[in-house]
Amino acid sequence: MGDLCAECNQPAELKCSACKLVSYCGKDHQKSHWKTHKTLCRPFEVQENKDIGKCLVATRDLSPGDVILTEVPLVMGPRPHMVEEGPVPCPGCCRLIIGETSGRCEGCDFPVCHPGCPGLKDMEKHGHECVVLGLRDVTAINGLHEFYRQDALLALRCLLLQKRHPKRFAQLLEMESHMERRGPNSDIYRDVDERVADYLHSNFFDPMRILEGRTGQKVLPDVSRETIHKVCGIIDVNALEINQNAEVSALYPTAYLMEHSCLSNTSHTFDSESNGYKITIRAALPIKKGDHITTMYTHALWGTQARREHLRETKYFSCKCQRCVDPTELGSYLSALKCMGTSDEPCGGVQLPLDALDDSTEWACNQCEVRLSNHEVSFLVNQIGEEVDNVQLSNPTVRELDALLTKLQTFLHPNHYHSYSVKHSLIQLYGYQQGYMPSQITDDCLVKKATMCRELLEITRKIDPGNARLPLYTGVILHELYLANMILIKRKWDLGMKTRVKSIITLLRECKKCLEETKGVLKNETTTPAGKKLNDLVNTSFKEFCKFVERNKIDLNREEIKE
Ligand SMILES: C[S@@+](CC[C@H](N)C(=O)[O-])C[C@H]1O[C@@H](n2cnc3c(N)ncnc32)[C@H](O)[C@@H]1O
Repeated sequence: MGDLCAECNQPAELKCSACKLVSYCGKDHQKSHWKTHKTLCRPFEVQENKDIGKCLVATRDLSPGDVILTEVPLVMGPRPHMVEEGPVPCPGCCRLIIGETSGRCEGCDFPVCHPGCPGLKDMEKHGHECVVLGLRDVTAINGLHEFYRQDALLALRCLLLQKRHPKRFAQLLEMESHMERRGPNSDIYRDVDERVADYLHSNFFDPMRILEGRTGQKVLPDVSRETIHKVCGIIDVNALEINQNAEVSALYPTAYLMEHSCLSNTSHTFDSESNGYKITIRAALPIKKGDHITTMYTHALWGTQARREHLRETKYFSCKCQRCVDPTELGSYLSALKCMGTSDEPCGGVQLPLDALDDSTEWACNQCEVRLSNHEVSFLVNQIGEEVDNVQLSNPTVRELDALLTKLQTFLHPNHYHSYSVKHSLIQLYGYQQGYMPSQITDDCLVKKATMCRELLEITRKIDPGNARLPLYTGVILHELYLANMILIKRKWDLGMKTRVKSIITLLRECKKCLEETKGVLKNETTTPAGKKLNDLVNTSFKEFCKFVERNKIDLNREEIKE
């Protein structure tokens, strides 16, 4: 007998996509049964561990793509990073606006995208805070950025939970804040004190207390400095960033429990259509029962020392994951240097850290006796990093980036993360920049571009095998490889070389594989503007590819054409 619907006992075809344990006859019954099912559905449990605190552990085997968790945030708001100039987020929708010239909120005078922005009246967004922000009855003409500090709004929204959603506030206060590392003598304490606590108190909470005295009614019970510092710690340690056309940070009731790994086994997407930035977490790699469910708090394309330093400074722990412990970073060589040897000639070896978890480790060559101090390596890598950043920010030409790459390759392993970043930019200039347009670019440059794409793919697959963190990077590389191959193929075809060039079929097969793989890699990237754009490009390319193959009656399954 087939499965029966959990709601009506009739034959059922549909299964709960998260736990796959319950069946339904249709969407309606799945929806009505959710109240009963939701407490049983989740494929994980919360455990506690002395090294990492609370964490999520799988209670059954999960396959890539399986949904682990879907939930809406406890609170969301503009990302709390201070800006001294330039665009600021609208408190209604968090989209970036030019505060100096934008409209103003009718309730509190904060710069907004439009006075009719729906988020301004939404009590889960600006609606509630507007009442407090409106207590200041002066407006600013100059010094806009100090006067309207959007970076303090998320903390204010957290504090406001105590009035409208006391349970959520209690849940929030359960989160790790690492106050032991953010004490009164720390830089972060001074920063939060000035940027958030002083600002909120002098501008809004002081008038609020006067109002409370007059009316005898408490607007907000606890706005102590201690609580403000704790809330800011909680935001810094636990908030997730949402990049959907806007600068949003949000705190989730369960998702925050995912621990960090530089080889994370989940990916997450945000559904901006739902009112409140629903998050969906999926398995990106096979996860076995008992495995920890992990995400990545830092940048996948940074080397081990940079990632570990970032995690220590912002999340207050030293990462000891599989990738951090391995001097080759899972065989990617993302931090490796070329050994310059003892004489003038490089010895052909590779410099790697002797102990990747020791921040002052010596580096040693795998071929000769040369050793480098960690200081020497950091100095070199930082200097190169500055140069790469400067060139990347200057809207470089292909020639400039090519020259930079040649220079980098004197000192760095070809897979080094600085070279990766330059190559990733280059593949997006070959074929697009004047002098390198599809009609102008030489065959040699196309072959070079395709080779770079293959090198980048090999590295990306090692550090992000489940496309958990770099789907857009990978999607771009695969699509650019397709484009480079396709120009080469069409040129050869037009020259009438179709019966002689054996590589054409091989290249066409690679094109097809690239497009199919890109579709898979981007399947969850439909909510971000960049993801949507790339998905559209790939769909167009797929149509063009199929047309080319059909028009020329090419059988991709036949034996390679022999030269
Ligand atoms: C977002 S919270 C995760 C939940 C947290 N473990 C708790 O008990 O509330 C981030 C904090 O968890 C801990 N943590 C997360 N991943 C870790 C890891 N790989 N190693 C050590 N500590 C980790 C650190 O204290 C970090 O600041």
